Amino acid sequence: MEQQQQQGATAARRMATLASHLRPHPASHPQMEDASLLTGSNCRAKGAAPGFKVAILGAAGGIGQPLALLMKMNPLVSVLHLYDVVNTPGVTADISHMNTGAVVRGFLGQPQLENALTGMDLVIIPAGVPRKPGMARDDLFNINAGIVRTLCEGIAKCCPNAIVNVISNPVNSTVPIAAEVFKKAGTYDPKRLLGVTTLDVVRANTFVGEVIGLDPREVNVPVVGGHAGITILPLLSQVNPSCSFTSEEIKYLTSRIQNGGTEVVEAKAGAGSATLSMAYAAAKFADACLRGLRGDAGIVECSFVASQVTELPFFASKVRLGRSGIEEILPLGPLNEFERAGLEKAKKELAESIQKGVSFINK
Ligand SMILES: NC(=O)C1=CN([C@@H]2O[C@H](COP(=O)(O)OP(=O)(O)OC[C@H]3O[C@@H](n4cnc5c(N)ncnc54)[C@H](O)[C@@H]3O)[C@@H](O)[C@H]2O)C=CC1
Ligand SMILES: O=C([O-])CC(=O)C(=O)O
Repeated sequence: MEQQQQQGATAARRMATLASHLRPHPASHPQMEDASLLTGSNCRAKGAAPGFKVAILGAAGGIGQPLALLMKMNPLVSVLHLYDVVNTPGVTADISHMNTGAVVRGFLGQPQLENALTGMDLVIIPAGVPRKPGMARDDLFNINAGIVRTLCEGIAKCCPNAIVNVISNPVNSTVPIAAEVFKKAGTYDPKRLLGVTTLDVVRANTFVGEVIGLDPREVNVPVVGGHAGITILPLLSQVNPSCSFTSEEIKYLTSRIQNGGTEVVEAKAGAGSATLSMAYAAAKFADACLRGLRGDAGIVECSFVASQVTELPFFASKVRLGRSGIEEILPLGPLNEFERAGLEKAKKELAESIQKGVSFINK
């Protein structure tokens, strides 16, 4: 009888201890930064397994949330930091319950930015406002330029050697902004700054696959230039596997690829722009960057980067990724007359967008 009472009391004590460890952290709780419940003193977890440390800035947003989910599923990621100015406690608690390897930690608001960034190998930036119908990506400049500047100042201070993937629009200006911030801080390495244009390639592969009747996973379309309207230049003459198109098909495909973002903005009718396909594209690109860091050979992706492929200081083209980020920028290859004309138009608009970004930091 006495033994039974003692066992009961011990069980009750264990339950109380367990409950205290499992109590959810309130949003303002300082432990939110340490959101993994498995780090309490009674836990046996020894910390993160080997792998890369990745931060997502803007992690509670339309892109940020599904991107966080996909990065939590990536076996190359050992630590995943989720930073936003709102809602990270909920997103972090939710994602952290997935039984995949990465340890997830949440960070809320500017005072926690430095802790979010310290020690990161890769920082992905989808922070900022999205388009509504009738807007161009450049209309986002006034708000997003300042957001990207602040976040990049944090990167320069806390993880200057990290690879940086910029998603926030207008990419044609936000990548030059990031470069200027890093230059001012003395940390700029053009090999580690990459504008994410993967969604243009993802769309191009899908639409071309539909037209030629191939599984889109077997199609690879290089998309060069930039990430807005006519600066998005699909090279349909260089599609792999090699194929030919009628002039109607070329016009249809070029226009659909260039306006893919607007197609989604209009379909969402005021509720934002592409988020799910973008998260897929960003996760695919981040995975390529991580495989490069790991030392895998032959990883080639299109990206908007500092470049000498044209006379412009930045340009999207195929880049080979490796241990130091960008290891090689591949040449454009032979363009047909239609593509050469498109390139000239794209360069004019791109030059203005790049200059706008540079001037924003050096005004
Ligand atoms: N590169 C590309 O191919 C694409 C780029 N985008 C761009 O990505 C950006 C984000 O889009 P969505 O996720 O749909 O927008 P969203 O509004 O759903 O999410 C943005 C998130 O950023 C956060 N945020 C705002 N200021 C911040 C700051 N200072 N620090 C950290 N986080 C901050 C917001 O709180 C929000 O959670 C937009 O600029 C959009 O145009 C969108 C699709 C494709
Ligand atoms: O169109 C937008 O505003 C978002 C974006 O960059 C895209 O979907 O390509």
